[in-house]
Amino acid sequence: MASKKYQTIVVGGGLAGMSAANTLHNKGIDYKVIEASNRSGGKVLSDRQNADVFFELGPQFVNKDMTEMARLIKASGMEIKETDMPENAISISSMNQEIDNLTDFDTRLDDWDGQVDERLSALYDRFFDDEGVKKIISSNQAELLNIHPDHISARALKEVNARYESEMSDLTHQSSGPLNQVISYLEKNIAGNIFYNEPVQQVVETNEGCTIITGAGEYEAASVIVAVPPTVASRISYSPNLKDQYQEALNSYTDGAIIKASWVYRQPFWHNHLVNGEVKRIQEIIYTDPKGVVVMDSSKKGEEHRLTMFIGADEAKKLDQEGEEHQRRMANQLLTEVFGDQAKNYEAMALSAWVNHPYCGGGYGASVHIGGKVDAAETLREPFHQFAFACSEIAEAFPNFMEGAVRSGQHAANRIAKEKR
Ligand SMILES: Cc1cc2nc3c(=O)[nH]c(=O)nc-3n(C[C@H](O)[C@H](O)[C@H](O)COP(=O)(O)OP(=O)(O)OC[C@H]3O[C@@H](n4cnc5c(N)ncnc54)[C@H](O)[C@@H]3O)c2cc1C
Repeated sequence: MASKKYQTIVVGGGLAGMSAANTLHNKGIDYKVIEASNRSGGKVLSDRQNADVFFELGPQFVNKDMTEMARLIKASGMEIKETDMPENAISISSMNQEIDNLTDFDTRLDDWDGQVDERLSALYDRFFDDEGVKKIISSNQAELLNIHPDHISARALKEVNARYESEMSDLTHQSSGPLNQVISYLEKNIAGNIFYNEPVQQVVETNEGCTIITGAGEYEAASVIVAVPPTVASRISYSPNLKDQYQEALNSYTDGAIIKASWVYRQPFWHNHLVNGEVKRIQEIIYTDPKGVVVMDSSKKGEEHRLTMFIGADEAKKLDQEGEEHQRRMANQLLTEVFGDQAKNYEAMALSAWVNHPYCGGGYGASVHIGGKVDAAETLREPFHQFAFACSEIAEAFPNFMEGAVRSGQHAANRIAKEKR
């Protein structure tokens, strides 16, 4: 069933796809978005539990250098609010010991020459003598990357870190309202141009452009932007010329895995916590057993008190087998281990698992595995004829963040518009 020919088809309605579509819309280019699921937003997913409380089940934090996200939050009728992170607040381990060397790893990775690629875990052994420090750093990185450090290419991580164009932590600000509103704003501009529930299975480049095949039918377009994460894109089938160009780069990625739990409390008991006999305010807890678990104070200044736990990598994969009830119990148990029974008195809680998601991949995003192409993002960023990829992972700036997804979508749309037949 061949249907109408469009100028551009965007595959995927996450932030990258929606930003690409809005850019095409503003340029007056005829386009359609084809989305696999029944909603747009991809990993952006807000959960409003009642009139006062909402949770972000996916992304939450931005900083002021993430200018496109800041612009979208404002355009959606919200503002950027500061996260409550006073200078005197400290990081502790789950053994209740203060930690102050968390940024050491990033500094050493920056200084590392990276001539020969290595597994990330090999660098911990080289950079740190102290077994305790090594455990903390490797647990923290397992949360940040959502992937066991044995599987990660250290050179590729160094390259990804270099694309984080900010001196500021990514945690400094948040949107005043649910990020779903950003998606609604992007949707409003392109109303009627999104087809839902149509996973794209195949993209074939022809002399006239591209044929896009879904379970429901075929679309013809002069150009295509595939705006899905690289691991998910690797499961779409491509004509031989596109395969030659991109398959090795797509196969260079491996998915993360993350479970996110958030709690709202009436009393911020972590503001007065005893560490070695002294009362301290806790900003962050890093667990070493299980590895890859981090809790942070995610409250916005002047608003209700919140804690958020991220359970990453192997532990997330293990818990994903168990179902949500068990995951909630485990998250509550881990918090109680540090703060005691007061952690049980929460007013609201939300939990979400991003593990092996059929359309969003897993974790915050995908990373280049050991043995993968270190420059895979560069390959995927470069359009081929009238075909382009977009997704956060390959963004020139802020990869694996919402900002990267938005900029990557805009970049792909601008390149396709420039090379329009
Ligand atoms: C728990 C969690 C916390 C995070 N925290 C933060 C944070 O605090 N700050 C931050 O900036 N970022 C954060 N991130 C990362 C951020 O969410 C992502 O970088 C960003 O949303 C990725 O957008 P994307 O459009 O590239 O991909 P996605 O959001 O994965 O969108 C891909 C879209 O393509 C669709 N699709 C897939 N396959 C097909 C197909 N075959 N056919 C048609 N459609 C298809 C999917 O359904 C989806 O809509 C977090 C992520 C998670 C999961």
